Amino acid sequence: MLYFVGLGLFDEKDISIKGLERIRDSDEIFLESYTSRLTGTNIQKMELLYGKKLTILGRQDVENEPEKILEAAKKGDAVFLTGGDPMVSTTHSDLRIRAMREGIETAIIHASSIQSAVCGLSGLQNYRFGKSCSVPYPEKGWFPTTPLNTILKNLDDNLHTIVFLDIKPDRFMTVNEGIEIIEQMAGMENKTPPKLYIGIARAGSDAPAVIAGDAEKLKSADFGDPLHILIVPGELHMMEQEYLETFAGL
Ligand SMILES: C[S@@+](CC[C@H](N)C(=O)[O-])C[C@H]1O[C@@H](n2cnc3c(N)ncnc32)[C@H](O)[C@@H]1O
Repeated sequence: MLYFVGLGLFDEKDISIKGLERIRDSDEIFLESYTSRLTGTNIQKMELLYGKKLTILGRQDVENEPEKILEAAKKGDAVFLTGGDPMVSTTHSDLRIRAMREGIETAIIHASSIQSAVCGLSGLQNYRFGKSCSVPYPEKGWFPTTPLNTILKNLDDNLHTIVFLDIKPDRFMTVNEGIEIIEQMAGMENKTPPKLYIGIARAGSDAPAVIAGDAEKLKSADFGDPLHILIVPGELHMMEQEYLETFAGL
């Protein structure tokens, strides 16, 4: 059997009791390390609390060579751990379909997700979000502007946009860098960049940072340690405005 278990948002204690019990009762535990990260902990602390050794997997291991996971799930019970909820803004539905096709039973144990945490932290209504997008670090000869177009389309439709920020093995994109890159995209496309942003850092921790304002204010704000995420809001409802004024310095 293959269990997809969500780890929640910040440290080793964000997992559900169901998820923890599943780990303790299973034979092999894999930790996917590239779609999100628990920045409030480390592998040693996780292994200590969970009572199991973790096998760390990169994108290549999961997307191109998933045989190791599937074999473990054929022989016994395997757990596949993911930051946040295992099926939100990941490509893991692909692995679940593959398991199903190979006759492996699967189940999902959900956990808190950044997708819903941003609503509580920013006060933006969950039903007012449009399509989300991800901003990658530009590389030589590769500077996609699709994220900007997603944001502008949502603004046209008066919807909010969640902007996921890139995670690399050795660095995490900051809110400041994300806005800088979005402005460069706008320059390249000769379009007007968004006027208002909300930056959030360390959702799920005891001290998350939540700051709303224009690009200049947010580019010079200190959001502190990762992970960071950005929201471009549509026109604010009265209650959303009041919430941001109360909790995010708007
Ligand atoms: C691709 S999404 C994966 C979402 C995850 N499966 C979930 O349900 O939370 C990962 C991105 O969300 C943002 N993120 C995830 N957890 C976060 C946290 N605790 N605080 C701030 N941003 C976070 C970061 O921008 C990160 O690059």
